[in-house]
Amino acid sequence: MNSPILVTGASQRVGLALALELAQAGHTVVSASRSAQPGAAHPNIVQFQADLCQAADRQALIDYLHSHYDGLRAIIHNASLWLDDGLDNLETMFRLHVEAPYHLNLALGDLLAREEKADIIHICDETSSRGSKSHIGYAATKAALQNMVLSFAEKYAPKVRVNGILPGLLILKEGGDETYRQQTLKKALLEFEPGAGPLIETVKYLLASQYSTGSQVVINGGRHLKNRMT
Ligand SMILES: NC(=O)C1=CN([C@@H]2O[C@H](COP(=O)(O)OP(=O)(O)OC[C@H]3O[C@@H](n4cnc5c(N)ncnc54)[C@H](OP(=O)(O)O)[C@@H]3O)[C@@H](O)[C@H]2O)C=CC1
Ligand SMILES: Nc1nc2c(c(=O)[nH]1)N=C([C@H](O)[C@@H](O)CO)CN2
Repeated sequence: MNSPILVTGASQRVGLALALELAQAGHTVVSASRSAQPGAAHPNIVQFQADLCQAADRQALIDYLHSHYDGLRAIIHNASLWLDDGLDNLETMFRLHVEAPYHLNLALGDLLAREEKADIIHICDETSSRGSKSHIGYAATKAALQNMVLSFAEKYAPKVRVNGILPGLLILKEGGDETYRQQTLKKALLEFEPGAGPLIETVKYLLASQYSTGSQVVINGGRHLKNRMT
């Protein structure tokens, strides 16, 4: 049974690269994002347009998966918005980073449980364990996403494994200035912009792993060791 992998937020950048990599490896991928995904044109990728901040759109995705598939190999919660602080932005990020994964995990648990092995992967952020003075709401909602790894890992064991990936820098925003770029690169011991690769490698590891659940995999270039007050 070639049960699909649901990847949320696969219309661009990291999510798109991940969806294409999984599709090229032979997986069926259901890719859910708000916008059309011209870059995700692949015979193994089914594009589903949904605003995951909206419960009705999430329910339509849930209904689609139940009516078209007998199982679900994995859910990768990648959809995200890196928004500045403010009450409206906090609510939006809560809906996307917390409410959507919570709703989808609960509603799709039955499809996951039909698999010999299934996985849920939450794409968090290394700031979720250390905070961020410039993105308080983003870090807080990603921390909630990280916390849910623990709860769902316990709830769905042993057939469904639930793990978190905590990236540092992956891909800088397009159009940033060189000063910001250099400042950002110097925050880690490994001073380069890695791209989607580290996240894709980690997803592949977790999908193949037989003994990982409730784990948090940090991929941050050693940022936590830079400029320590030693
Ligand atoms: N880039 C980096 O350096 C880092 C990234 N991360 C995390 O890695 C993941 C990928 O990062 P990156 O590729 O940069 O993310 P982007 O911000 O570039 O893309 C996020 C994706 O989420 C989708 N999305 C946004 N809002 C919604 C919504 N309401 N409903 C459905 N989909 C939505 C977007 O598609 P659309 O707009 O079409 O809906 C897009 O495909 C994210 O979870 C991010 O937080 C963590 C640390 C560093
Ligand atoms: N959804 C997103 N989350 C994050 C992004 C992004 O572009 N979209 N970017 C970052 C930064 O690269 C940060 O890691 C370094 O400045 C963090 N999260």
